[in-house]
Amino acid sequence: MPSDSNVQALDGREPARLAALARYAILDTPPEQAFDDIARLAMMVCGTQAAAVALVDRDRAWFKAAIGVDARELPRSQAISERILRTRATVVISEMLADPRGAASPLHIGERPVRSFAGAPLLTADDHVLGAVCVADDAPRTLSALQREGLEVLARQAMQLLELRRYAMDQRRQLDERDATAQRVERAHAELEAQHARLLDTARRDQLTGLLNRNALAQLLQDPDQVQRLQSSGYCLILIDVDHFKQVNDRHGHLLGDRALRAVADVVSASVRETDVAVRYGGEEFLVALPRTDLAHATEIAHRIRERVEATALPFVLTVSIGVAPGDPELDRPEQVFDRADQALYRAKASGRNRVVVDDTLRV
Ligand SMILES: Nc1nc2c(ncn2[C@@H]2O[C@H](COP(=O)(O)OP(=O)(O)OP(=O)(O)O)[C@@H](O)[C@H]2O)c(=O)[nH]1
Repeated sequence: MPSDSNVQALDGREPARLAALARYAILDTPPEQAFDDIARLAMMVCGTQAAAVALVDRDRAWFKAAIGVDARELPRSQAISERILRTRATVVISEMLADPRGAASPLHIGERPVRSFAGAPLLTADDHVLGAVCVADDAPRTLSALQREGLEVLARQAMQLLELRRYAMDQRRQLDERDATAQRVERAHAELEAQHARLLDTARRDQLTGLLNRNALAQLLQDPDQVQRLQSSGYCLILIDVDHFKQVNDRHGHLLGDRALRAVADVVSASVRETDVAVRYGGEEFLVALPRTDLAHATEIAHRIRERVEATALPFVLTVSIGVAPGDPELDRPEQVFDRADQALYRAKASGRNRVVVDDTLRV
């Protein structure tokens, strides 16, 4: 059963008042100097022994600041500030013993019960009473007009403090939300970039072998920086063509043919450096560009590729023919180097396959 005073407080506006109080998020927060100062000033202004800044919750009056009294909260049924909620005005009780409701207050100042009380309402802009700035004494006393006005000024100041505190909290929350949103946007952006990079990479890669495809090579050759990087300090091109691959397909089937192509691509990848560019150039044809590499070294790599392909564990022997050509950015255009590597490859095919032929064209 709600108490008598609660019944009176539980009027139509009570849910809205409690909602207003909740918006300040003040209940059960630790003491704060600014509210302690208000209580101390109230005590000084009114010349009393005790003071409090009280907020009236659903079932209790809770003290944000309390000086000189022995409790941090009271059941709402026993709180004098309850009366301020109903009157919405300053309440002064000069002698509690002469006041039936006040006499029930369990508050003590030291050993002695509270005998006099005054409280000014904490009034919100939308006219809700959240609680009161109160003073109390263990002797009967009344307030002068000036003291009463001082208490009311302090109640307005306490309300300002509550507003400022709420504003600061709102600002903090908005900042936190903004930070969280910025982080979400950043994460989404990074994910999009990663997706974009994955898509680009997929578009640049040959599906079967994972090597760069011919489109990627064409793009690369349109990028002056990349061309510059590939050509700098001399480079070599290696062209690799699988021998009698039509027969492989015809005899062993297309699936095994695919497996053979993947095996060649794996050998090529494993034989070159990260900085080299390995491309599946045609169906069973591969191109490797080796920047900063002399012909002797490129030829060595070509032989290694040829040997490793031949040694690959497949149900048949797989071989490749290879043409190697050096490029000098001062003397050759890239197409010329390619042509010479192609000629060398042609000679490797024509002279029996499964071999490396090095371009020996004299350049002037
Ligand atoms: N399994 C498979 N076969 C392919 C693929 N791309 C091209 N080929 C086959 O590769 C074969 C190439 O045959 P050719 O160009 O006649 O050359 P070759 O049989 O290797 O003969 P030489 O190059 O003269 O030694 C064709 O049968 C194509 O169908 C592929 O992705 N998978």
